[in-house]
Amino acid sequence: MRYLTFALGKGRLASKTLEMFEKIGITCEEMKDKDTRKLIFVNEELKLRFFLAKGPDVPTYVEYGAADIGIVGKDTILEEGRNIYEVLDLGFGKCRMCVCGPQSAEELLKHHELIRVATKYPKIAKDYFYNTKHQTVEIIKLNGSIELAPIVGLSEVIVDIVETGSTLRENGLNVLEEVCPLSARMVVNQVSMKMEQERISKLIDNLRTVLTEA
Ligand SMILES: Nc1ncnc2c1ncn2[C@@H]1O[C@H](COP(=O)(O)OP(=O)(O)OP(=O)(O)O)[C@@H](O)[C@H]1O
Ligand SMILES: O=P(O)(O)OC[C@H]1O[C@H](OP(=O)(O)OP(=O)(O)O)[C@H](O)[C@@H]1O
Repeated sequence: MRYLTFALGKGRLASKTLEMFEKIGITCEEMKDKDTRKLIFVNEELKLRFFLAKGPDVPTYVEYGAADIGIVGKDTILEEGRNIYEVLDLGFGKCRMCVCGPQSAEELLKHHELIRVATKYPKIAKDYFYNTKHQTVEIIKLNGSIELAPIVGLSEVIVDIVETGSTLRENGLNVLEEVCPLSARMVVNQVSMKMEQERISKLIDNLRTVLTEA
């Protein structure tokens, strides 16, 4: 039997992902060691391999077949636009992609003004403003601390993830529009889905069962 390889996003989703796999009897003790610099972990018994990658790289590994399966946020799937199958909503890592800004920016949005939009997600922002809202905007790509942009006058609004809302609150910003709800998803390589159909379907079924129990 060949190894099935999983690409897991580092960061926020990692521990929940491991917890979920544990519930269906897939464990990888080595991976829980926070101090390790090791990148790839093997479960010999089940013929599984796991590696941790930067979130936005997960769909890339899966599209090219370097990983059969990936666990990643819906935001990353939308932004990367890779040829992969999204097979399961895992129900954790829930948050929302939103247009945010000071309350004063609400008018600018309403009147379709030519505003500047700062974001770590230029594709999602462009798709929302151009295809959903039919509003021409200038998109400015940033890499983090997006909430700074309207405060220092780089942009009128931002498109960013809102979870608890505390980052917005502490910076005097509001949700002005919701783009879409987000959560962690399981993605599968298109060839693997056919070649390893039996193992992958079983895995999806087992995950579905624990998700409905939760
Ligand atoms: N409050 C949140 N902020 C950001 N992402 C969140 C939040 N809550 C859940 N998520 C989900 O968790 C995924 C991973 O988030 P994480 O912060 O680890 O990655 P990132 O923001 O891309 O990484 P980095 O902070 O290293 O740039 C996101 O893609 C998103 O789907
Ligand atoms: O609604 P909240 O619970 O406050 O969470 C949302 C915040 O968390 C994320 O930032 P992150 O911590 O990843 O930092 P970054 O802005 O540097 O990417 C996101 O970009 C928001 O800023």
